[in-house]
Amino acid sequence: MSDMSTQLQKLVIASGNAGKIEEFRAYLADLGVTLILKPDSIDVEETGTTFIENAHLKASQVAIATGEWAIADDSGLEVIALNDAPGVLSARYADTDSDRINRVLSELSHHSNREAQFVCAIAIASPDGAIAADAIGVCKGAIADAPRGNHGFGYDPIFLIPEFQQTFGEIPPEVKAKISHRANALSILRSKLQNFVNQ
Ligand SMILES: O=P(O)(O)OP(=O)(O)OP(=O)(O)OC[C@H]1O[C@@H](n2cnc3c(O)ncnc32)[C@H](O)[C@@H]1O
Ligand SMILES: [Mg+2]
Repeated sequence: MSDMSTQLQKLVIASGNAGKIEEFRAYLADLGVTLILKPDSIDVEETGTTFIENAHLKASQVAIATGEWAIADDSGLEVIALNDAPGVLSARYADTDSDRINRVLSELSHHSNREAQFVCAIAIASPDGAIAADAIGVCKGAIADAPRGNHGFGYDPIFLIPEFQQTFGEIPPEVKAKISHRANALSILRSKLQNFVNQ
């Protein structure tokens, strides 16, 4: 296993999603590494059937292509009454965020069970493409009747947190940063990174 404490100075965020990138920047600000963006020219095909497989593919391929450490996130929405759809196909469910939201709302209109969860798999790869650590986080909630709020990105305006009776579109980003699937995955990943750094 590589020695992360000496090698992890630069980290490529292996994502093309501006919303995710913004959250990564906020969540990793104290890590003491320089975060860099993935060049647009590197586009990884998400051929995996699970979030973790796709996170591994994105982290490994971007690490190899850039010759740097890379962190990738594969995430999505699982709606119980839709047999966990859209799941790994969350980004491919329709062409735009609002079309994706409308598709979920229309498919769910015949169902009374509106339970859902966000899932986030995160992987970090060393420059040779080897996966150094990974983690999965979830965040349980429900699908709102209609989009609410302008915070966040993607499915956030219809993802209701029962405890707050607000969607991630309405909840301030600093609160989402404490309870989200991405925050949960990152906190597990960070405890694994800590093990490397302290050795
Ligand atoms: O693969 P990269 O380049 O990282 O960007 P992407 O947007 O394609 O990301 P995914 O393949 O992981 O697909 C995730 C989908 O789930 C949505 N999503 C993920 N996390 C979310 C969050 O915290 N809030 C709202 N929607 C989210 C996101 O908008 C995408 O439609
Ligand atoms: Mg994607």
